[in-house]
Amino acid sequence: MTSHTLILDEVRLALGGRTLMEIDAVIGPGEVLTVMGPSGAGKSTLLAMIAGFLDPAFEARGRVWLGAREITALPAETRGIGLLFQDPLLFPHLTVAGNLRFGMPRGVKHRTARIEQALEEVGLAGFGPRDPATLSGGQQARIALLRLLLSEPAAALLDEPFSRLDRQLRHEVRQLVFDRLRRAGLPSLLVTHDHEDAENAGGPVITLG
Ligand SMILES: Nc1ncnc2c1ncn2[C@@H]1O[C@H](COP(=O)(O)OP(=O)(O)OP(=O)(O)O)[C@@H](O)[C@H]1O
Repeated sequence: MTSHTLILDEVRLALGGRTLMEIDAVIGPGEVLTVMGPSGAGKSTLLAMIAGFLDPAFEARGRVWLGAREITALPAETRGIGLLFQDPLLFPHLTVAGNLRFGMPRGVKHRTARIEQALEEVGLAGFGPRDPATLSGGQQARIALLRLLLSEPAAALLDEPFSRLDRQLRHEVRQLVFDRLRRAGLPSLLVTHDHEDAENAGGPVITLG
């Protein structure tokens, strides 16, 4: 998909009539918006709303746009949103290559070559046939990033994606993730508790009350 601007137009999330959060934001192609805030502020809920799997217990107002396309009410699988979580969530029954092939859009040519090239670019040449369980945490995080990129989303949502990694690895993976999201021109929304994540993201920061 081509990259666009992700627009959160007066989004408001409530639970049992109590407002959890209100947000109004425009995230340009290649920009990372960081949302920080205390536990329970509704950060993960916001990502679920944008991605299309909000629990019906919540009340949601406002609209979400990807460029000129309103996605607020579309089924999750048609929204063109890529996700990265704390857990890399690799499919354990597939090889590394199988995980990367999984999300690739129909009609993409030279899949095997593209997968091999993607692995090489992150220093994991030849890892295609490996069982994901045999990979280190940092290697799994890289595969989760590649799976997102190869699925060619129009925007990316990141929910504490580095919090399981130790300090050194966190630094490396973070640079790689932000660099690749920027190069792919994706508007991205990062949710984190970590000020270094926010600084390294290099974009605007919204702190929830
Ligand atoms: N399915 C649900 N049904 C009812 N309440 C929920 C549900 N999921 C989450 N909540 C509540 O909604 C609020 C927001 O939760 P959410 O996970 O979005 O917060 P968060 O800001 O991401 O927190 P954290 O930083 O701890 O991940 C919390 O008070 C939580 O207990």
